[in-house]
Amino acid sequence: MPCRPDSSVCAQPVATAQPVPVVCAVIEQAGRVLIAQRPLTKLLPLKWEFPGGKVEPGEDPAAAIIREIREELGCTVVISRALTPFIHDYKTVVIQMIPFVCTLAPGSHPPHPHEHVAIAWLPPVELRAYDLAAADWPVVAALT
Ligand SMILES: Nc1nc2c([nH]c(=O)n2[C@@H]2O[C@H](COP(=O)(O)OP(=O)(O)OP(=O)(O)O)[C@@H](O)[C@H]2O)c(=O)[nH]1
Repeated sequence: MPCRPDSSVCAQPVATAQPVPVVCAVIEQAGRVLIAQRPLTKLLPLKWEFPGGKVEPGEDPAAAIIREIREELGCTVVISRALTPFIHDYKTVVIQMIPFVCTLAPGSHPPHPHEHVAIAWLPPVELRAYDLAAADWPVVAALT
């Protein structure tokens, strides 16, 4: 029902955008974790992040992280555990971060950045020195 022009209160439901589900992988190896630097041409240019990406419609998040890591780094990961998902509001977009702690699968190719500018393997305490995407700090907090 449309609002009356003289009504100060509109009872119409306000359409709120659903958060965009985004999976990311904390890949662990020998006490270090992998982060990757985003390309200049995408959102959050040159920010460091845990590799991953958007979950496709109908896709299981666990399948999504394995697909994204294969696409972005050319390697295969095995999920060790899921961290608690959370919402981050960038104002221009609201995302649901769905983090997984992973290891490289036995026999996997080593990770190689196909889309990122660079990758780095760091002890978790050193993550704080990097210019990470804002949504990644709760993930760092869950690790350290
Ligand atoms: N992959 C990933 N995305 C993150 C992280 N932190 C964070 O804020 N994001 C945001 O989540 C969204 C994921 O987008 P993306 O560009 O990586 O996704 P995608 O690989 O599916 O890209 P595409 O849409 O270009 O195909 C972006 O808005 C990105 O800035 C993170 O740690 N990993």
